[in-house]
Amino acid sequence: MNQQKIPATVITGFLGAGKTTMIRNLLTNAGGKKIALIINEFGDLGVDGDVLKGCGADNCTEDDIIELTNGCICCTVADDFIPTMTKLLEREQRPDHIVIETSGLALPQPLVAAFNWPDIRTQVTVDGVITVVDSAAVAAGRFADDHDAVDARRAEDESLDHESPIEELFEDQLTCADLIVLNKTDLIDAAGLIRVRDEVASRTVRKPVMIESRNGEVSAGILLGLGIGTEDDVANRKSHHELEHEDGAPHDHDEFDSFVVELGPIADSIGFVEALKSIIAAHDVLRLKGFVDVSGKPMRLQIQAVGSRIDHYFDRAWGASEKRATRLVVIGLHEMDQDAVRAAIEALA
Ligand SMILES: Nc1nc2c(ncn2[C@@H]2O[C@H](COP(=O)(O)OP(=O)(O)OP(=O)(O)O)[C@@H](O)[C@H]2O)c(=O)[nH]1
Repeated sequence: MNQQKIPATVITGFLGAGKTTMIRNLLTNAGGKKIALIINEFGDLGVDGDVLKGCGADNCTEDDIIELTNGCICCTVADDFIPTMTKLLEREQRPDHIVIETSGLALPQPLVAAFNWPDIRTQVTVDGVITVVDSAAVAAGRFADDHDAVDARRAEDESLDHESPIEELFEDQLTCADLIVLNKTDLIDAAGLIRVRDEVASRTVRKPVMIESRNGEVSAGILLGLGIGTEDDVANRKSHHELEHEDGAPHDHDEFDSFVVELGPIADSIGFVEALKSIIAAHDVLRLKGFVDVSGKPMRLQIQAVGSRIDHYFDRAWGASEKRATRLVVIGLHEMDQDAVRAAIEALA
């Protein structure tokens, strides 16, 4: 095949760090580059795909946005990612650049390693791995776990071979980065930002470049065209899991759970959002997002909660043939009391 390899950028980062927001921005300032987007989300509600399809960029049409919904991309590489890439590469009109948004819970390492599969390696190269960081969450200590508590849990249950799953995942995503974007800098002050930089630097032995952003506003010229060829270096970026299980024991996401709550129309949207805030705090929900059918309003209300912070805005009108509904995806640690969270949300309708 006499074609240049297509560059592919992998965008990773913990739940709610701002990956979709950054990609939305990227699509609008990527110049004439035709971009194909592969999106993977944890939870059965395609919120990210919906948000990105709604941005109407000519260089990335709805057809160019592919959602992988069969679980976290790092665990479904062979069944999901490789066939998707193969199909994409068979298209008559090949993209200039491929952007892959991993789920917030994915380990980027297995995905990068997949670029060494024979059929893929000859046609595509990893331009770079970009890890988006929620600076406010780092500043609030979200990823710095109470090691005594973790040790106590491990003492009770010897089968626990992990440190805190959130902390570990955060480090794995940093370890794989070629570029780290410290996002949400609007939510912290200058001194906080210095501490965040120090903490992020201390979590990875490699020293990738760090840049700062608000609302994922980083120019396409910085994000695309890193030219790293990360697949050649994946052996130097092993995740905790790979280091602990050199024998290839399968990785899973048992520590996290997600479920969808469906409700009818909501009369008092402000009261609803306030009540969600209390439920999130009471049950330590990590991420909640979706759309609300507000009674009497022609527009759809989008909800985006990351930890205790909740954003909500009317994002677009409901379509004429679209079924109006309130649908929210909730993500938390496995020990989150799903039944209680579901019941509390359902009681709000
Ligand atoms: N204040 C502030 N909010 C931001 C910033 N970037 C993103 N957000 C908000 O953070 C929330 C989550 O952003 P997303 O872009 O959906 O995050 P994500 O990483 O794609 O989330 P998952 O795919 O669920 O892991 C949304 O409400 C965004 O509007 C920022 O720089 N500052």
